Amino acid sequence: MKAVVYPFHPAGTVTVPPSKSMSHRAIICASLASGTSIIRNIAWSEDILVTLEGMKKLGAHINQYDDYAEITGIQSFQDIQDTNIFCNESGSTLRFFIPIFSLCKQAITFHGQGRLMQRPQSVYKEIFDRQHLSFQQDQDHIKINGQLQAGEYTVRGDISSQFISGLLFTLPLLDKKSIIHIMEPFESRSYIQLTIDMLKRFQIDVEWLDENTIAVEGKQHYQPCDYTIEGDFSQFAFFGVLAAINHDLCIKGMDITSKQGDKAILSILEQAGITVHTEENGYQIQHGIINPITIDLQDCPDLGPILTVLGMYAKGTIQIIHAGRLRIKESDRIEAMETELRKCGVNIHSTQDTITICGKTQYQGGVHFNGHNDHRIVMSLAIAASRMEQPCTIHGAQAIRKSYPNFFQDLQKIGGKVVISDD
Ligand SMILES: O=C(O)C1=C[C@@H](OP(=O)(O)O)[C@@H](O)[C@H](O)C1
Ligand SMILES: C=C(OP(=O)(O)O)C(=O)O
Repeated sequence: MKAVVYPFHPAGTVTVPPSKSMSHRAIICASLASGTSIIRNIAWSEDILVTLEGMKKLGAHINQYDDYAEITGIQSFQDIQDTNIFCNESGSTLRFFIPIFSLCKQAITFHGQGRLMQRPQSVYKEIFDRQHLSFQQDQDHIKINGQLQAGEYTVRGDISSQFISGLLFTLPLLDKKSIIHIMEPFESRSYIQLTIDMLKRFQIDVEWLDENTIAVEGKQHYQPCDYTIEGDFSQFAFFGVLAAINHDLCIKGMDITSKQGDKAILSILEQAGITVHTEENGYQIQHGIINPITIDLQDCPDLGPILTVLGMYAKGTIQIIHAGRLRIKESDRIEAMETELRKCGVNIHSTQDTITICGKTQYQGGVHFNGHNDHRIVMSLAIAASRMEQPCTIHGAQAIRKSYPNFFQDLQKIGGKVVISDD
């Protein structure tokens, strides 16, 4: 799919889709609960669909409706019929599933696409090796066999928080207490708290013993719940930056009390001098001059690509630090943004862990971008293109389906001039 984005001034109100991170978590918790849960306000992106299909294979009964799901959880971890679990390109799905499916005590094969199996899995490999369980990986698959045991887990905190979330879903179901020690540097901490908050809604309790240690009692039982997914602050950020660099926008569908780490976009915009008005279920963001700031991505990695777009229109230099994990997402997101933005003359440089962008107010545009098979790169480039003088073409724009299939339609609703075609 190719998207040609013409220069435009957005206006009006956009409603952001429900949080992908919270949807994965709610579907998984409901699938592990004894009884029927209703999970409302779900958007069926590719990542959410693979989590849903995986939970069906585990034995959950799921009725899928337009924007909600009725989920009756599994009775027990019996032998499953189909042991091939497809995760496509979803890191969350794969890393949340591996410990959960270990409870089936049978050989399970996880299939990945794109870059998924090249993204690091070493934390689980080490745990499985230590517990003398089988964990084999090749270019497109991971095969496990054997059940994780309760006990002490010491895990690195700087590769992906998704390993820790995966353990948190699973350890409460074991017969004894477990302790998770998270090594410093501990990044994406907010995502661990999202997992813990979701577990609590399903009556699973875990306890922080200190800033890096979590105690998980065994023999717990997930209870069903009726839960509505709140708006996604990672997706909000694309519209927040669009408003800041281009024209005022009202952005709705948000829980203003949200604990999502990517809610940091609001304070980042404010720090850069942008005016943010809080409204009942969203925000009004005003277009303005973007002042030079330093942005720390330690707790909000998914904001990285769109913040490079904020930087390219800044009045001065924007420095992004603790960005190293962007290199192990669906693409090397630092390299991808550097390559693409340089095509239109952006002054952008990186080290392994930092990005520096010297902004200016105008770019000629008229270039052909590559989407790097990464939804957040495609969406960021579309926002960057909105303010250029000539239309830009984004190749591989279908990558948006991973998290936000209606992104271009939503952009069109607020005045976006985008022409989509199949090649
Ligand atoms: O737990 C989650 O829902 C996520 C955690 C983050 O990953 P890392 O912890 O690997 O940084 C984030 O980048 C990803 O998009 C979603
Ligand atoms: C990195 C992302 O997701 P995941 O890790 O689940 O593939 C993302 O949505 O930006």
